[in-house]
Amino acid sequence: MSGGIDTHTHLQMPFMGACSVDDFYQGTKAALAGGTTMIMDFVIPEKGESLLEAYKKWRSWADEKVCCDYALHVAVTWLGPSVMEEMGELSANEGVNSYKMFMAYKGALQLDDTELYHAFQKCRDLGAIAMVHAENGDIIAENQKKLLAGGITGPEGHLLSRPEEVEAEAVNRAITIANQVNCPLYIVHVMSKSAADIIVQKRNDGYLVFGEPIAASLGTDGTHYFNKCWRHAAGHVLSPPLRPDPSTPGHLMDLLAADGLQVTGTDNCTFNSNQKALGKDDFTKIPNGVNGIEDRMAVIWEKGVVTGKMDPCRFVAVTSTNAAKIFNIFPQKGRIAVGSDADVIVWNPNVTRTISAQTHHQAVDFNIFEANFFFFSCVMGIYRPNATSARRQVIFWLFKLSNQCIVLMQGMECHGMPMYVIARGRIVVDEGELRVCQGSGQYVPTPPMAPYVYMTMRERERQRVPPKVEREAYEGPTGDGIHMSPRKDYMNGHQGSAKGLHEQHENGNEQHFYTRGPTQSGGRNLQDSTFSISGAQIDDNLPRRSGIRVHNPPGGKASGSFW
Ligand SMILES: NC(=O)NCCC(=O)O
Ligand SMILES: [Zn+2]
Repeated sequence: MSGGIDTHTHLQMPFMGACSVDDFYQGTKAALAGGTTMIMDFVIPEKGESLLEAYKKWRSWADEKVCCDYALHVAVTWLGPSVMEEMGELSANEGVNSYKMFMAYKGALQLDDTELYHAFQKCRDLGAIAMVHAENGDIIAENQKKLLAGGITGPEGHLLSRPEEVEAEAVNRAITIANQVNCPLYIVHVMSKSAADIIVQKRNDGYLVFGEPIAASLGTDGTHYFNKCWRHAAGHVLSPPLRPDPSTPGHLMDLLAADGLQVTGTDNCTFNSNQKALGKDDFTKIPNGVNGIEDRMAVIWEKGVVTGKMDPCRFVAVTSTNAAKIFNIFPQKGRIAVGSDADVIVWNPNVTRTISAQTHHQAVDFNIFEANFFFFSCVMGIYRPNATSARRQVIFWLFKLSNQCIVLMQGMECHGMPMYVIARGRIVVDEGELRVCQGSGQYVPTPPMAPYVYMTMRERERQRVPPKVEREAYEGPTGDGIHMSPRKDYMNGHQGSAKGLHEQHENGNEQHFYTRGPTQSGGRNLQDSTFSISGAQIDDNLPRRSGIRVHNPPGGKASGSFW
């Protein structure tokens, strides 16, 4: 098969007061061990930092260490004329065709909707792909404060502060904003059923959006945040979080098989126990990130092919070919053919392997696919592991955590692993033996205007010319005779307003009943209401009659006045 392409990694990334422990050497070595022959990492400039400088920094870190080929996405973490200019330069000269915007991490990486709009517009102009981390950062920030104030400081707070709807809302908003400027959109790390369902629904409606579930969201779930072991729970902290609904991985895999979702990455961003412990008293300080770079291919094979949800051809599409097409490096990558790079894996579906942090090639001391912990109170008696299959190789470690509790750990068993891996023609895994060479990987430029993405977009754009109505010029009176409010216009922030925002009566009293702006022509917005929660009425200031006798009201006469 074609070598895997991991679309989403964060190797040696400085983040949340720590630096991810899998660097460009260890991370790419582990990638190759698992059958991934190319990774796509993210340049994340600090607010105010030059995008070009950050890009060069990432290149210098990666070039000397990578064992496999790599490309770079660049994050847009702030906006300004220089950022726009540098995006142009990166796309024209440095082979960057994808920019990632964060809708979360308020006060740090997050962009607001106007900024997203402009960033997406720039991507569209460049023929690049806009990527988003879709979570509502404003809501998360408020939820975090509330949870901490309520005494929830552990890793479960991470999940509770970022519920599924907070991801789904942002996915919907990002797609809506991108559509205003005809920008193709790529949603990174799809973690929940509802977020994925929105992508599917929008794709069915014709929106150009791609969804990337990751090994973590396909292979495990968020029940682990409630684990009694702090390290275990914190080991699963990433954003958006894994979802506690155990049917989530299966649902995401179904969509991946049916092309509702298209590509897979890992968001590999690994932190050791001591680094995770930065948040031991406050879940908002736990460095976000999990492993996956080594196990992605095996996990997707196990949960997708072994279960019969997808065939090996679809497996190649979602682990390699679709990524190559979206990021415009097909057929150099993602294909076995004359002229393509010799990135090839020979997969043996008949061997089994149990995932474990003890045997993986990553630097990190934890593995989320080895995280089936069972807790037993000593008083409940002795645990007898009930192996479901004779072939099953199960490794158990017993830890006496306290007088009350014993923990047993069991790794995920995977059927299938690469026996041979060839990266750009070099045999790097030979009968399961890893033989990598530091610095032998190459930077792969990703040119803009991927036909797979932009062919349809350009055509749609051509057909979507706004329907301007040609009219005779308006000849009637303008403005004169209309009472203008001396106050600021709610909509435009300048003096004077269209009638309807505030009504002014002959007695000079201003009325503030309309909560919505006027229509474009200045009329009252019919969606508005004169209902006031205080019970006030629009005509409260008018002189009142004590009552109005209605002589022949509908429904019959009343004996007295009723207003
Ligand atoms: N995802 C995550 O938890 N860590 C890496 C940074 C990011 O992609 O948000
Ligand atoms: Zn990420």
